[in-house]
Amino acid sequence: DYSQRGIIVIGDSNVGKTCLTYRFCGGTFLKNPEATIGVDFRERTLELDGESIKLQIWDTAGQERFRKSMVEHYYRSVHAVIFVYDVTSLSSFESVPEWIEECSRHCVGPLVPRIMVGNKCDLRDRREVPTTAAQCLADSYNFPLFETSAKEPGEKEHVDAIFLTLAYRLKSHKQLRMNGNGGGWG
Ligand SMILES: Nc1nc2c(ncn2[C@@H]2O[C@H](COP(=O)(O)OP(=O)(O)OP(=O)(O)O)[C@@H](O)[C@H]2O)c(=O)[nH]1
Repeated sequence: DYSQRGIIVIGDSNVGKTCLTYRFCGGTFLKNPEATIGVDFRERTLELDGESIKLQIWDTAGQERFRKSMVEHYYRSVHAVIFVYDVTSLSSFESVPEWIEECSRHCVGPLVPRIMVGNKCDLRDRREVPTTAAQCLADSYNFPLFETSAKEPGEKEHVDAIFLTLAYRLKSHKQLRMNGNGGGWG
């Protein structure tokens, strides 16, 4: 069923996965998020060229003790992955390769679209991760990179655009598959 697509959102605790997905699905900035336990579900239906696609977003716990085996189940049926880090936390950026590794360990196929998102860009004077370093890492994996803020109201359209990009990618995937091809990024 191509009208429903599952997107898993992963990354260290506190990078803003809940706030980003809430911004996209709920339209506002969630003021006091609690640490996610296991997986939280959000969804939003988009119209792409007159066709609707329901994005089911799986916001996962960043804290190891809250992940347990719950997250593993979702890796099996995922259609796209969003790796989130916090631009004010170098350690969250340095964890990205580990999250990518975890994805591979759970057999997420190479053709599943993946993107990298640096969040909290509104905290300009606390930035620890330069765009150039992030772009370099993203390029090495051939993932698109986006930098944004779940908090800044002016970034709302940009957050939408990030998910929209992924939705279009999933749609083109569908067309490629129907034509009998694979279809990764590029
Ligand atoms: N300044 C700023 N703060 C943010 C932004 N996004 C999230 N936060 C704050 O960062 C903290 C963590 O946000 P969450 O969305 O709960 O982070 P998470 O990645 O879901 O954390 P886990 O559930 O533990 O994995 C909260 O205090 C948010 O208010 C942002 O874009 N800018």
